Amino acid sequence: MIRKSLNDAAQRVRVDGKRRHKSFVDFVVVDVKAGNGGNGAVAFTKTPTGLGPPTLHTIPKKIRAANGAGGSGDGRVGKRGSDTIIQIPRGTVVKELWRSPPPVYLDRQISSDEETLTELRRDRAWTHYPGMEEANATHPLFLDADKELKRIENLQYRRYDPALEQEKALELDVTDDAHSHAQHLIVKGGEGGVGNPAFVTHVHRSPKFARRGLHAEHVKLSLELKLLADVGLVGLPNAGKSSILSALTNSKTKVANYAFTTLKPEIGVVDDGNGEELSTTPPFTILDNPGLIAEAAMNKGLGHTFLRSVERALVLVYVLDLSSDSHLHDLDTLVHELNEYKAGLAKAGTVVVANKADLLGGSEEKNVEARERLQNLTAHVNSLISNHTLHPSTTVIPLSAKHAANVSILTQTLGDRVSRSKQQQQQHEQQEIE
Ligand SMILES: Nc1nc2c(ncn2[C@@H]2O[C@H](COP(=O)(O)OP(=O)(O)OP(=O)(O)O)[C@@H](O)[C@H]2O)c(=O)[nH]1
Ligand SMILES: [Mg+2]
Repeated sequence: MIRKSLNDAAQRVRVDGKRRHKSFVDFVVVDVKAGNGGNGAVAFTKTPTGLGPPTLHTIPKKIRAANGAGGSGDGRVGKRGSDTIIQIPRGTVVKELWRSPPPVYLDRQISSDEETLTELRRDRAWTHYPGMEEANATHPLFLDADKELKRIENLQYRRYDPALEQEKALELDVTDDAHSHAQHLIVKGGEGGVGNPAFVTHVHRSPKFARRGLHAEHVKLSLELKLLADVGLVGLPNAGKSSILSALTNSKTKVANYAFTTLKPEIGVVDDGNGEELSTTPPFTILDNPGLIAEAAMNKGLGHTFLRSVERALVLVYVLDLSSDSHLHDLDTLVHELNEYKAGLAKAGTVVVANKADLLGGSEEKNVEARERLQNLTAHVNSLISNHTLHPSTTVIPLSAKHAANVSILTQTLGDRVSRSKQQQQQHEQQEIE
């Protein structure tokens, strides 16, 4: 009996583990098609916040807007296709991988002869009353309507053809809370067909032709979820980033772990008062990253994978190993890599942590060396500030993550920076609304 319940529990843990693993998806490719001939469009909107950790696992791989319905006699217009709206989580970046060519583009791949193109277009787009096709082909009313269609298709061609004024590939970054209700049109529905009554004029009371619905857009998109944390730690491997995360989030604080098979980023919540009144700074999230190495911006090692998340942090922290002889050079490497990845990104770092300071203690001689190193580091940081590489508010904080020394100063500083940054963001958004 006991064994059975233990087995059941073990089974539950395994199933839960799988489920949890499955429910976190940070990259998907989706196929999106608008409705044919009746305007059904597809739009993306942001998932309301507060619905648990973001994941893309609920996004369908195939998204289809409803097709419109055909019109009928007595001048009745066909039913409009309904729009499809998909919610995607905050932090999602949408990129277009492929877009379907408009039919006119495919026609021109077959032939460049105007007569053939006209024939292809007319076969594709027009329906004629039985036996009227030949007569229509010379009828001024039909010729005018066909000319207008040709004009529309030429525009579609220009927008699609890379050699001409091709439309920019779709790219969407759903980060902003301010635009939480905004909808982003992904694919437009094909314009509905046009029945013959639409072509009636005073002279021609009964046109003998109708236009079919126009081509609906079809795209393949990648959806990628970037991790969003208030603070991002950057440093060379072994500098002590994970130790800092655990020192900041361990004893007095809650830690939220999200384990992934590919990236294994860790997000912790720093909450120095456990959410109670003692707390001097509001809680904030901190992201531990893999080590950054020279040429990471060239996508070496884990290169871009985590720099994408680093890009999102409100405050960046440079973590240096002060006991290493190369710590000044290490800072230059980090700054260089961040700027290589995205110009100006290094300026988002406003705190330089001189970690492992404990290794430079214990004797008077070592204390002197520690002070010297700190002075030199501060001077180096100041020179990077004066040549506009680092933010003017950048400060150096000596720390021992291992022995939890100076941790409260770091927590306080980061809390202040995050609050300030959030305030600035709010002001900015307020200004945008006004
Ligand atoms: N003496 C001392 N050792 C430290 C300190 N912080 C970290 N270490 C040690 O340095 C080593 C690397 O620490 P981690 O926190 O794993 O470093 P990391 O930057 O996360 O390393 P990667 O994940 O490889 O990039 C470990 O052995 C830590 O115990 C410190 O303040 N003092
Ligand atoms: Mg680590």
